Amino acid sequence: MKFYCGEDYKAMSRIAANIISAQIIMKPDCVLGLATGSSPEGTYAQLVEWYKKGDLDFSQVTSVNLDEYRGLSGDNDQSYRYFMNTHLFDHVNIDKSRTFVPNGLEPDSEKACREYDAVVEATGGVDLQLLGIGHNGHIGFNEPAKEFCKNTQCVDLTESTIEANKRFFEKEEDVPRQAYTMGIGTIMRAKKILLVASGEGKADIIAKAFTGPITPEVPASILQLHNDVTVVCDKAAMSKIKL
Ligand SMILES: N[C@@H]1[C@@H](O)[C@H](O)[C@@H](COP(=O)(O)O)O[C@@H]1O
Repeated sequence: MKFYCGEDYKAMSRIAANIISAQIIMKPDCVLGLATGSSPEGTYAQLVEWYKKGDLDFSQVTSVNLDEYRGLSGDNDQSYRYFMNTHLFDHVNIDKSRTFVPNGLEPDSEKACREYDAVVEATGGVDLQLLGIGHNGHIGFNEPAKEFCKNTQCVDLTESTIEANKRFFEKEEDVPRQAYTMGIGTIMRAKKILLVASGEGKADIIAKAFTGPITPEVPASILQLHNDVTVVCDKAAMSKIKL
């Protein structure tokens, strides 16, 4: 596992964007696993900036996103499809028909999950998976549980996740209570994993996930078993880790 520490959020975002750029340059038709949340926002902004300067080409890239709220359509401004369009896809030359996000509008959760597994499988596998991390160690929307879930699943969001994500919604009642998320098994099958975290609020969970015991109660801890993980933090998020 490699750790990189940027001075601040901007520096952390530049490091992460450099790693993604290197992936695209070395394999122009790569499959990127993408994430939402405030952690990767700066990374996407940096990628867009470099694309606009002519330094990056997304024309052959395929993307699969980690998760989507159940019940939200892609044009709902809180959906993860909307987030990806507005933060990245609308600003670069990616072919949108090759950008995939779970179908939040599919009411049959079993169908939504199996269809998304098939989508990920059809890409041939994720080359580089970008991840954020929740305060409780969730990755995607894989919340703390009794066991690691292999494939795409429909999850009930925990109170702490609802609490953390309510800042994006007008009222707490508007936060969806369920989401479709790629499973831990799928995340672990990515060839490379890049996890980004910033701010003091993430310091405890970064230390716990990467130096604590591997347990489904801290879903990100399983990343300790992956052979190509890069963790990019700012100073504050890295402050409690003793390597
Ligand atoms: N489903 C997403 C995760 O993929 C993300 O990692 C997490 C942390 O978000 P943030 O980066 O905003 O702290 O939030 C959400 O729950």
